[in-house]
Amino acid sequence: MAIPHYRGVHFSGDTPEKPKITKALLLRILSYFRPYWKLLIVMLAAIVVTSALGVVSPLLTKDIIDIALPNRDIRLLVYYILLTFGTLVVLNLVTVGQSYLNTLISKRIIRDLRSEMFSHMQDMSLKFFSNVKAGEINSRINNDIGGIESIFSGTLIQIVQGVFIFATTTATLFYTNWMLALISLLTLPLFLAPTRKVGKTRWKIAGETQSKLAELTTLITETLNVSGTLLIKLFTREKDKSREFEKINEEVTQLGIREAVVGRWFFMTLQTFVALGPMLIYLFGGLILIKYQTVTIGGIVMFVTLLGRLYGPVNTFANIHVDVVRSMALFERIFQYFDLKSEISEKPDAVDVRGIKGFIRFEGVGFSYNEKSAVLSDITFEIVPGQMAAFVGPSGAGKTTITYLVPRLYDVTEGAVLIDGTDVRDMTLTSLRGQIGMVTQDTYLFNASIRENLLLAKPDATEEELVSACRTANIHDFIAALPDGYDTAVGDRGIKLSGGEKQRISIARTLLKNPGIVIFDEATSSLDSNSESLIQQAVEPLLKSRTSLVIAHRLSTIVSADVIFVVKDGRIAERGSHHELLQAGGVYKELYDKQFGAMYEAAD
Ligand SMILES: Nc1ncnc2c1ncn2[C@@H]1O[C@H](COP(=O)(O)OP(=O)(O)OP(=O)(O)O)[C@@H](O)[C@H]1O
Repeated sequence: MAIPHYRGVHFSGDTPEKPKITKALLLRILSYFRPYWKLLIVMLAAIVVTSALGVVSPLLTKDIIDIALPNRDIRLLVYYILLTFGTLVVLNLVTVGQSYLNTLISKRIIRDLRSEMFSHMQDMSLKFFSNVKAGEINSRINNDIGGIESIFSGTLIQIVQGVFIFATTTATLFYTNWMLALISLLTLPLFLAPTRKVGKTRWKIAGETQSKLAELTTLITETLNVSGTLLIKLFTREKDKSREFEKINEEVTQLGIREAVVGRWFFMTLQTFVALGPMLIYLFGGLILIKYQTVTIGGIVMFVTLLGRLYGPVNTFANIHVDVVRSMALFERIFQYFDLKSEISEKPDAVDVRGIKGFIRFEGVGFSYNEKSAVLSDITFEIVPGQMAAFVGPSGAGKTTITYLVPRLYDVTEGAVLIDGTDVRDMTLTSLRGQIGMVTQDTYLFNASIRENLLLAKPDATEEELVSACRTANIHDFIAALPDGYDTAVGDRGIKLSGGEKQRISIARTLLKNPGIVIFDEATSSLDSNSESLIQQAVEPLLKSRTSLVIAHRLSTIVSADVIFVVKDGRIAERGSHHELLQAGGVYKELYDKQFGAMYEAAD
């Protein structure tokens, strides 16, 4: 079976290729507007109104110069001025509404994209998170989705607005004087010439900036947390990390400066042409006026004013080319993530299995994390309901991996894992995982209160249930003695608690969940005997009357197991009870002698 490879996906560090603007991509982007079509129509209407009203004021200026002033008509002059003022007031009011709608729509689309990304990421498998860099996802959600906000709030609206302004303005120009209108339009191609070159350069720099920003985010995420800081402090690597940060930070700054400078030259060129336009109008308009009298002075002034409006959209179109390409690249990066399929997916006809008995069967199971080497091969065993199975074996033998296959954190590459006779791949993920409790060695707690961490297992648990689970897990007295009791914040990853306390909270959490199957990874780190016996007492009721898979390191746990599976090199090397296995004198005996023999000799 081909294993999907996330490393194959282009992540931030990749050199950006210029994206292809395809119809499919555009349609996909536009689909995000669909829920807001009513607001869009209102906004479009507002754009039409503002574009049309925009030409009214220059037209009135023409009449002031050509009619009111030569006729010395003060009433008409005041009338035109009031009309101009009124038009501008309406225009500005509509513009405010338009920009409000614009912000509303774009912010909501960004919200939708972020939520979609978050829930999509939650569907991704452990394999995905094992392969992706810590800051990568952060960067996609913040930098990339944040980066496209401008295309929604600015670029797309500017395109639409530009089209309307261009249409209304050119129509007015041609209506007034076709010859002068033609001259005005002829100056426009001069704009577009430098655009392409600048666009390409800016695109390249923008791509580099985005990937450097992702590097920066990764560095921050990896370094500035409890584990990262601990590592850096212990190895006294603060200066190196600061230097690394400064280097990338400087690169980002340089890129930013380059991008801005490229833009500046570009704008300077545009500004020069903008200044050239009115001069040409005065020159040719003046010539037409002097020679043919087909244009009036007011007409020429109006042309100059309208030309400013015409350059506006052209300027926008010129920049849009750059912005659109940049945004398309961001969209591609976002959609690339949306298109990643989790290899652990539910079949459409998956069954909802409730109240499982807990009969577990591994049937010729093979598994590998990657194509290179198999971690598990030909694993076959059965655990009957209520039985406690201990998995023992050397480090790296594959014990943890076996337990991961039961709740489908990974899928087998060969064979099958069955619960009560049903392949786990045929069950709904909610019903499967809802009935399996896992207490790992390294307990992860969210940076929240103890209560919130416990409620993760059962959000509607009553106070009595919480206390009862914690009493059973031998942690209630400890929690109750804390100044804030159950509302005590545990810190990042539960840093404020000891390893033993965290594991007992994890046991209480699993007790609250009350699953049919329990997976317990006993701590390898040597806890003091008091802490160890507290855990021992806590875990007993959890394992009692449930089917359990225990990765066992302590002799007492191993001895009390109903069945022991000895895992070696990804295979079940031996199986049986403690005494049977000792008598067999194989791998188990060897392990026992090495791990516990010396301990007992020393104790004698
Ligand atoms: N996410 C992963 N990607 C690739 N290889 C992995 C991954 N997790 C574990 N492995 C490899 O799979 C093998 C089995 O690991 P596993 O954690 O199942 O061993 P274990 O018997 O539980 O060891 P220990 O007792 O030390 O925890 C090891 O060689 C390990 O390097």
